[in-house]
Amino acid sequence: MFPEGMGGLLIKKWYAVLLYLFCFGCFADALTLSADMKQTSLVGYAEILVEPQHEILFEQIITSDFASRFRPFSQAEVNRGITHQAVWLKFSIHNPSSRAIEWVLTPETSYIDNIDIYFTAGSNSQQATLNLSSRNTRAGASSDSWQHRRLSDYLAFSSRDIAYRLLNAKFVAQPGESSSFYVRLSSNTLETMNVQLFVEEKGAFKDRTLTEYFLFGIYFGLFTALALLTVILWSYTRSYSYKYYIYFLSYLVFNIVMWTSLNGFSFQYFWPGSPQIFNQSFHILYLCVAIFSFLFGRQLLNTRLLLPRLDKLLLGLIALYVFAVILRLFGVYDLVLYISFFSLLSMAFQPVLGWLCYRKGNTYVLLYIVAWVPYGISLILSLISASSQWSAFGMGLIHLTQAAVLFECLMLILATLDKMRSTSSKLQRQAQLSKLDPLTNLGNRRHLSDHIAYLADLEEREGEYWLLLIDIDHFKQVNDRYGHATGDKVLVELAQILKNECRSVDVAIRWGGEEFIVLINVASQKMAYNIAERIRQTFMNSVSESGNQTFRHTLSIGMDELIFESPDAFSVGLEGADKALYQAKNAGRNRVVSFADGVAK
Ligand SMILES: Nc1nc2c(ncn2[C@@H]2O[C@H](COP(=O)(O)OP(=O)(O)OP(=O)(O)O)[C@@H](O)[C@H]2O)c(=O)[nH]1
Repeated sequence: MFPEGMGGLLIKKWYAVLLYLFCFGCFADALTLSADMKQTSLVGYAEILVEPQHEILFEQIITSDFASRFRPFSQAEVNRGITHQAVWLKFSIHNPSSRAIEWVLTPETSYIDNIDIYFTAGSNSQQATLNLSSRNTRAGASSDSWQHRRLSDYLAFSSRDIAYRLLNAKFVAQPGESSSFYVRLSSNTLETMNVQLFVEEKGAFKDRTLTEYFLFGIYFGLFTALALLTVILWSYTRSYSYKYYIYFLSYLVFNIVMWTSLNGFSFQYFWPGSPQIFNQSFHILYLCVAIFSFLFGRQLLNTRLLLPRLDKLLLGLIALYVFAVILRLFGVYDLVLYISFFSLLSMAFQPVLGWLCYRKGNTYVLLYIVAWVPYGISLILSLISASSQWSAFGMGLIHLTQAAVLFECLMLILATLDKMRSTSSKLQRQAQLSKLDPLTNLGNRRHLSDHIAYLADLEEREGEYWLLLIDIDHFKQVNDRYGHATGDKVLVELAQILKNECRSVDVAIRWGGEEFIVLINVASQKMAYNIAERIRQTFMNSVSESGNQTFRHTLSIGMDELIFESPDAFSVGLEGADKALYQAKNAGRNRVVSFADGVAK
């Protein structure tokens, strides 16, 4: 019946037409508007055509040649990875109600640079039934029946129909009206592409965005609070290390600016008249976040000492990212895009860095690891998703990453505090050791002078302060007879007696050689004398050993009161006690003499 081959060709054509009708029938139903229509994706309602080379004109797209090249717009088509392609979406909108409905078209993300909307006026009206706000409206882009609007990140923020962070177009659909739309989404440069578009009744849009702005307000408020907390910490621990704060504060600030840019707020609030800054700053911000995360990480983890080789690698990465920032400032685009994505990816390996330092004995880095794990994981997922077509790339992953970075910054502050605590307790320990006598474990002269300074500074003091200067009698003989080691043992035994006799408010130190000082706070001279007597008697009654031999020993004490109201309280008191001690030795040793008794005088 047909010439050879002709039948097959016709059948193929019929299949193509049937397939087209099937797809159009399934996916190209008009999106029906309603008076309370919530945010509705165009997935399932639109058809998609991908334009790899930016070569198709609108005049061509509406011809029948291109009609068959559209395919159903499914969720899998939403995420297009990093690409330079443009995408056409074709759909129709119907208002079956008897009232005009105001509705809004918005994309899901701020990554799309330009949205060109071509649309027909309503088919059931003689008037221009599809009313647009006057801005950016250019009627008759290709023919009289189509109108064209351009939404673009390269236009000032004020060009938007609604002062909303993402591109948006507002329409009014008259009662019973049906309108056809061709929407072209494109970016001026190589970029992550997400072609999710939403249609929403204007009232529902307002309600939703009110809640959205409120939540973002809390989010950025918390972020700012963390930055303020860091400044407060800095002012309290100024002497610690300014680098921590500079790096961490810079990391926080760049994070805040980066996320406000990604969410579209920076354009709305910071530089609404400068689309160029908005569009060019993204990758620089990614790079700066990575640079300061590594500078801070090196500082906190002390990689320079613990992992010198890895530290050099980190320095290399930081240098690469700085270089990429410079390249961008000189206009290099594509290479910097990939380096900036890599810089974010490299941050996800911070927990590994923390772990390696932990294994080197850096125990306070545990909080650092906890900080980075959720952020690192969500960052990897978001990056894979944003740079490939692997996932449907909704905002879910981005919001997860945003939540994780807030948690991360809070944890990093705690990690810094933890390091400070650990370092200061080490310093405290060292300071304590420097005030100890290594043989007897009593305090030394430095400890006593600190305590004297503390007492002198007190506004009010209760009771009396007495200084007991204690000297072992004939100690040289102990050394000579039993050896130096035994002499040391006797010194330790006396130190133990002094510790036992002193209360926590008193201070016992080794003044030097076989001389000790005890500073006691008592109600009267009598009490001080009794304590001194007790020390003398306990020492006299204690027995020391040297090999098989045992021996006894005695000590003498000179005491004087410290009058803190007068200048040089300590040196005057020490002199008095020294004179009293001299008196005690001269009087035959093994006794307590008080300078205040006038004996010494
Ligand atoms: N074992 C030991 N002996 C010490 C230490 N420091 C000082 N000495 C000794 O203490 C002795 C002090 O002797 P002297 O100052 O002559 O006084 P003394 O023998 O105790 O006689 P009087 O104080 O007059 O009763 C010296 O022999 C020092 O070598 C020490 O840390 N360990």
